[in-house]
Amino acid sequence: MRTAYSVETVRAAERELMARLPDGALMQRAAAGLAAACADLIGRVYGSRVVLLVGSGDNGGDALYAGARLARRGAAVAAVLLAPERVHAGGLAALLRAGGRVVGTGADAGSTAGAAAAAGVGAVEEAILRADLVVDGIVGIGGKGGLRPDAAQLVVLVAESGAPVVAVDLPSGVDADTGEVRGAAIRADLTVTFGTHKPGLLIDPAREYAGSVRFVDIGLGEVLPAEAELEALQHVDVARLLPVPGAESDKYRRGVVGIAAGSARYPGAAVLAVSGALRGGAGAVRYVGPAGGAVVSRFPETLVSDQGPAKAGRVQAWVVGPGAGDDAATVAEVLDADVPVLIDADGLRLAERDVVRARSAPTLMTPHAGEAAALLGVAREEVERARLASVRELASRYGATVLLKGSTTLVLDSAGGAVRVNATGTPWLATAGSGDVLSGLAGSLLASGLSALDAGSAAAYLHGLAGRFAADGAPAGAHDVAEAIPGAWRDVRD
Ligand SMILES: NC(=O)C1=CN([C@@H]2O[C@H](COP(=O)(O)OP(=O)(O)OC[C@H]3O[C@@H](n4cnc5c(N)ncnc54)[C@H](O)[C@@H]3O)[C@@H](O)[C@H]2O)[C@@H](O)CC1
Ligand SMILES: Nc1ncnc2c1ncn2[C@@H]1O[C@H](COP(=O)(O)OP(=O)(O)O)[C@@H](O)[C@H]1O
Ligand SMILES: [K+]
Repeated sequence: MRTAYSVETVRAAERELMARLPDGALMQRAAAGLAAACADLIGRVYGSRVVLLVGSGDNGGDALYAGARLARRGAAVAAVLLAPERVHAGGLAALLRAGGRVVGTGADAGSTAGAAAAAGVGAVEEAILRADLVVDGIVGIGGKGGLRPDAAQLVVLVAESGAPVVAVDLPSGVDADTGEVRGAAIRADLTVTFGTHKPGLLIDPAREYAGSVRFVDIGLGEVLPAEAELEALQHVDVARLLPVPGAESDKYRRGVVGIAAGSARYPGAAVLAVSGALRGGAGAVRYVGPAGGAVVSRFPETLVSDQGPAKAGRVQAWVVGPGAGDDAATVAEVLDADVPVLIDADGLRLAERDVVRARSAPTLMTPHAGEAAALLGVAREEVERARLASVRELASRYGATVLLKGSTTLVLDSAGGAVRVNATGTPWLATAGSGDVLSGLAGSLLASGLSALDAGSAAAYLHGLAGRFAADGAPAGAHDVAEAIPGAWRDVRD
């Protein structure tokens, strides 16, 4: 399991650890890891031109000490100081001792203040445009709000230069706790993060700014609390969750999943939800709705009923909503069942909030950003900008487990706890019907006995992986994703 901790938690852990260690030890660990990562990225350190963007906090200190290490290995290192009067003094001294220099600030004694400033800006621009590597030490976990104008200007220059960028701890300008980005932010090729991942490194839009992320262990693990703010499952975690039939299993014991989906207008949604459900571990799939003909002709193993959900026969979990159109009665009937229910697509619009809240069996809601926005009464962009806040708000309003889909998929249990973030997806999954496959798959895992949180996060994991396998660099349809699920399942179990 990969975990991420909030700034507040990291600060507390750092205080505890620092109290046991000599002064500056943590920063030296961070700087050593950072310098090594920079060296790996540029390949040849000797003779390379490295520019450090140095803010007034410890993030700048990390950059300066790492710069000193690179300078000792023969790099030409220039530091741009955003606030020379508040720069990390020890870091700056180390850089200067190692042969590094400062560009841009306090330039050219003797000239007028205006000319000096102009000369400074010119020198900074030139250094950044000619750099082989830019190290972003503007702000780390101490960043507050959007970047200030002088820092934002540097962001523009760095983007123009096209030089590879290594961000120290976090790309400056992104919110460490939420993954939100307000205004200008550094786009890094690599982010070297210390002690633990921060939520922002795993959640879009910030995740995209981070590039690849390299973790440097500074010993924080031993003082971090057991429960993280965010967790990302890995193969081993998902393998432990997946149901495996035993000698005594039969189709009923493995669980029966009911799919109440599709309409005359959208029969395909029913077929796709069933295609996911058949690959999700339940022993049988029951279909209820007007698309029975289409479902059986594609998947003859489906148990089809033309009665409503209440009369369809026993199931261990329901999926309701994909392609359901305006059939509110079916949604209400499913919500009345005393088994776990997954609500997706049209079902999210049709489900009464008070009814969902009052359910005693688990409920898993699986909106995409547009559906989440409609439920919350905000614009879609607002959800995409603030995914973590959105998933929390939805779970609390509905008293349900919520899986928020999109470029970052987040799952939060109705009872709270760590938010699960799925890292396996691919933008190729943004294809019509792929959400229907996911809801069938998650419903099937629910029926086989997983909790709503585990079913949702294991399904997102397998679905993301299946999307990768199906697409493999070329467009794939939702049915291809469903067909790739068994391969993803095997990959996880192996
Ligand atoms: N505390 C520790 O034990 C360790 C901290 N480390 C580094 O220290 C960083 C945190 O250092 P700090 O707490 O000094 O904070 P930062 O260096 O992240 O930022 C604080 C400084 O940035 C300025 N600032 C804040 N918001 C800004 C904005 N929007 N635009 C421009 N400037 C802004 C503030 O004036 C403040 O001086 C970590 O991210 C990490 O890089 C590492 O050295 C590892 C050890
Ligand atoms: N940019 C993206 N990167 C990764 N996964 C994505 C992206 N966009 C969408 N997805 C995934 O694709 C699926 C789309 O589901 P959904 O929006 O419900 O589609 P539909 O309604 O057509 O079935 C979800 O699992 C979602 O997480
Ligand atoms: K930074």
